Amino acid sequence: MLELKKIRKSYEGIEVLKNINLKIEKGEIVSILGPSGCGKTTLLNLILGLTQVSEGRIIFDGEDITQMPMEKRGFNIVFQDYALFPNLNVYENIVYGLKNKPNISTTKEVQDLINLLGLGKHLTKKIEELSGGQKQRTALARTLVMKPKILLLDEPLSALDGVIKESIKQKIKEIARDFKLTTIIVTHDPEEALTLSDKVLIVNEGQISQFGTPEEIIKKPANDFVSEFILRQLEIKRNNILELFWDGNNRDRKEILQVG
Ligand SMILES: Nc1ncnc2c1ncn2[C@@H]1O[C@H](COP(=O)(O)OP(=O)(O)OP(=O)(O)O)[C@@H](O)[C@H]1O
Repeated sequence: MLELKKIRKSYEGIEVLKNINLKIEKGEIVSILGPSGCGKTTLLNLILGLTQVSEGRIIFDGEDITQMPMEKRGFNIVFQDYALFPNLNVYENIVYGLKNKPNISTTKEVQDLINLLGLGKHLTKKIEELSGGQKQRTALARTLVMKPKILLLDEPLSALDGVIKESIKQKIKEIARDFKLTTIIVTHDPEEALTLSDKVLIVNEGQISQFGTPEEIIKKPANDFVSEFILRQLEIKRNNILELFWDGNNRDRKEILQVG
């Protein structure tokens, strides 16, 4: 279990996270959702260990890891831009981290992940030859071979669309379930958060507005901010879908309806 206790973070005297208390169970998929600048990335970086808290404690499986450096925490992140090595092919990217820690995954485990993520046909390709979805799956494989204790994903679907987005969503769910891997995802898209996660953490101006299951958030929004943020964003999305629908572009229409 990951526990955040009374976490505060300030930059140059300005408090960007204010008294964050949170418990995330092993194997849960949790989305951190909120408007731009509310503190999502800061929270992710604090968990990862890339940034230090100003106050409060972070406890993982009973151990206080607040002061523990990032490399010792054993959490791992897939960045929004995937951060793949352009000079290495897909397979070399996937096994890159194993150079220094060769015993973490066996050859069979690497192969199983490649199969799970459907990358078998692409192993000798250069990164520039891959589609967005293939890059995302390569970045996921590269992270998962290191057997992270927690998987952190920064806007994992924002560069993808339609059917590809849906298939990556399914893969993330499958991985979290099969490996019982706690997965924390930053997103600004309510639809993504509500359809992908077991629980959604809604942050507004550095504070938790609500932490609950998608059903709780839709049926019992804790305050006006939650209901307005969720409804407004879903409404914008719905209007976009309707616009595309009326565009008469059948391909777009089909993809969107499948996703919906
Ligand atoms: N290194 C830093 N130094 C100073 N201020 C920072 C730093 N990093 C973040 N901030 C400030 O902290 C606040 C929260 O930023 P953060 O990146 O966590 O928000 P976010 O919710 O992830 O935003 P977005 O969705 O736009 O990425 C913002 O006001 C930002 O300007």
